[in-house]
Amino acid sequence: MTKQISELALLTPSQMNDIDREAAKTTPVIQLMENAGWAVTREILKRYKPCSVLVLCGPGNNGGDGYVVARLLAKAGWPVYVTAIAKPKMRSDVARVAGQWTGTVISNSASYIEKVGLVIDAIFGAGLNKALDLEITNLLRKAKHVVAIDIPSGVHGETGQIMGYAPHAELTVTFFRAKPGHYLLPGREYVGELVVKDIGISSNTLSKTSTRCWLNEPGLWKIPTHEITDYKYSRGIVSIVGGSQMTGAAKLSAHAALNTGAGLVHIFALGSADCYSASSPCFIVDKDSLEIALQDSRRKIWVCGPGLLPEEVNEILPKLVAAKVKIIADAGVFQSNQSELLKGASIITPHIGEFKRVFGDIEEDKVSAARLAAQQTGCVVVLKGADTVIASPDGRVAINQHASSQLATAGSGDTLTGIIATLLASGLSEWESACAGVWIHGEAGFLCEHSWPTAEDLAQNLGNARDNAAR
Ligand SMILES: NC(=O)C1=CN([C@@H]2O[C@H](COP(=O)(O)OP(=O)(O)OC[C@H]3O[C@@H](n4cnc5c(N)ncnc54)[C@H](O)[C@@H]3O)[C@@H](O)[C@H]2O)[C@H](O)CC1
Ligand SMILES: [K+]
Repeated sequence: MTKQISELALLTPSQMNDIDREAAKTTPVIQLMENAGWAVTREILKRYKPCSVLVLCGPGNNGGDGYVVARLLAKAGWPVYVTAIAKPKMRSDVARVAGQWTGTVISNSASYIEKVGLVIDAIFGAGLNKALDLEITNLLRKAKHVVAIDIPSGVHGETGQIMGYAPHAELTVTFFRAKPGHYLLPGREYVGELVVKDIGISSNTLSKTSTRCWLNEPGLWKIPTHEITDYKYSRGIVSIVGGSQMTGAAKLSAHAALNTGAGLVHIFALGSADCYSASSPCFIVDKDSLEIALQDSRRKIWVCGPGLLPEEVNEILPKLVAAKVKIIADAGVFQSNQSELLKGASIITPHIGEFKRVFGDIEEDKVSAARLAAQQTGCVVVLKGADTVIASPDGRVAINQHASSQLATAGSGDTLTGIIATLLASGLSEWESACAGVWIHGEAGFLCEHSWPTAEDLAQNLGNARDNAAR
């Protein structure tokens, strides 16, 4: 079922801190901690048979949640041991819940951790501020089955980076909203199954922090569905610049556009038009000059880059920019240190290698890098990968997890360009087109019957994928 946009919000640890502080005005922190512990315990009881459990508790509120879980599992009859990785501050809320633990405390759990059925990682959550030390790392390395509270200790909640070490959890239970680090790589690989639980914090508190990041799922866009009054021009026209030598890319983009529901697809061929005309009776291959094509005010959406040589891009892209059409730029447009060339485009879709070629190394994390590139170029940036990040010049970011490695096939990027162009031509904004396009691309992969689809196979599923994105 389509979610509300507010449910898709991803909160950085510092935003979550703001929310916690706001929530604490009406619900005491100790109660939130109890609720968090209950939520984790319920998820454990649903999935695991009774077994021996070791709860590793850190010094902060994440540790506090751990003490609650220990108490509740013990109450349910499970053999539970607790190790305090660091002592909570005196008279703190954590110290109070720690004081309610009357079961076994093991000061050195190195010999137990391998033997217990389940390890609860309540060492650090949102408060992680440096790399895990060697002692904690060596201990966690021995854990076999881990359930993480909020986030596996060592995964940075904002960036998904691993701070020294992190355990591979089977289950992570987080609270209120997920965090970017749950979905960004490499963090995503450590989270296991992710469950987001309500712990009594009202959604209204979201207004106390400016949400700038969302999970890329239906709810983030509104895609036009079939209307009885549709005609080809109302569905949108996509124009694609076809290379003179590498002709496959433009054809794949064009097929993807048609299959996603474009009303009309033109190919403006830089070399011989014949190979494009021969590839599909549905394409309109331009006979006239680019200037004449650009005079047609209905042709506002252009794809430039797939299959183009640098000299072809240098000739065509400035003319498209000057004509003030909306440009989806990919592949050939990404030239060494040439970010200036991209100004005037609407959406750019680089993979990591192309991104680094244009913008240099990613100094921080993918989200910050994509945001910066979006501000620098004025384009919506689709930084492609297993955790594609979509960034708008106004600071909005979406993180996509709806994709599989099935998409890692030649021509898959050209397909994405055609999808995004079609959505833009249908009237969606640049931001919505990029977000929905990335999701539809992933969905087309999931809908493929065989596990090793070609870009042409992906195209076959785009109509259904679009319908699923509109639900
Ligand atoms: N609404 C909610 O989501 C609620 C979340 N809760 C839980 O509280 C934690 C966040 O608690 P906080 O006390 O802010 O941080 P931590 O427990 O993660 O730890 C902070 C503590 O640890 C020190 N520290 C950080 N990194 C390291 C390190 N690598 N080595 C050594 N020490 C480190 C830091 O200096 C602090 O002293 C959240 O994750 C939830 O699990 C609450 O239950 C309330 C509701
Ligand atoms: K944790």
